[in-house]
Amino acid sequence: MSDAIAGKQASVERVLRLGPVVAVVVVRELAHAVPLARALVAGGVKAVEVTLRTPVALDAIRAIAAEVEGVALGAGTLLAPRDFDAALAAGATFAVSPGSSPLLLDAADDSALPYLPGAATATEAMTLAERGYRWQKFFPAVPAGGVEYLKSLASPLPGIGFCATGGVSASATPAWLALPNVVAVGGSWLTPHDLVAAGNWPAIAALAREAAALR
Ligand SMILES: O=C[C@H](O)COP(=O)(O)O
Ligand SMILES: CC(=O)C(=O)O
Repeated sequence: MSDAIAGKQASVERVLRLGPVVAVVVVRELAHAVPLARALVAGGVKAVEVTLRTPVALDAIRAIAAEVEGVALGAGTLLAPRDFDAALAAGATFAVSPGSSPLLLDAADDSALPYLPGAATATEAMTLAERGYRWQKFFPAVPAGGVEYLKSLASPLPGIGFCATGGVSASATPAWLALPNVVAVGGSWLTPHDLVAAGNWPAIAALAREAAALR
């Protein structure tokens, strides 16, 4: 593994150890970005991944990076090599994607952004490990096989730690966190669309508080 990847992976590990849950966020209106991130941080969730799934996502990252203290701000849903430069320029401090591809991994090698790539099978996880990725996102966690599936990878692939994401809920989080190869989970349940649309930041802070206390 190159020293550069090892250093970036150490940064990924630090992000995943900030708390039990990474908030995965879809920002549809730019005006929601800052109060949403502030509500998550106020509730104790310090790792926030803004997915590049909406036209305002990069501006949302820019606004949060400029205005919100105490947040580890990631860009999610990176699908193309150019997304690394765009996410870094906007102020993201880590990058996430649902899977990976040779082109994305080459772009990650060339980028300063720490990268959390997705894997859903033993082969994908092993292929990423060959390129230096000890920290990976298990996605989509529940449809891909759930807790039992990931548990069965722990013994044969002891060097890989996962952030389980995709279909994970607050009530299921303790079972994921109990696995030896899970360091955190990710989820969008902290930011339901109706609460965001209504600007109900206290309710989102309460969901974040509940998530931050999960063990
Ligand atoms: O990171 C990806 C997902 O969109 C989060 O999954 P979820 O909405 O099932 O929590
Ligand atoms: C699903 C996922 O990993 C992402 O949107 O980044």
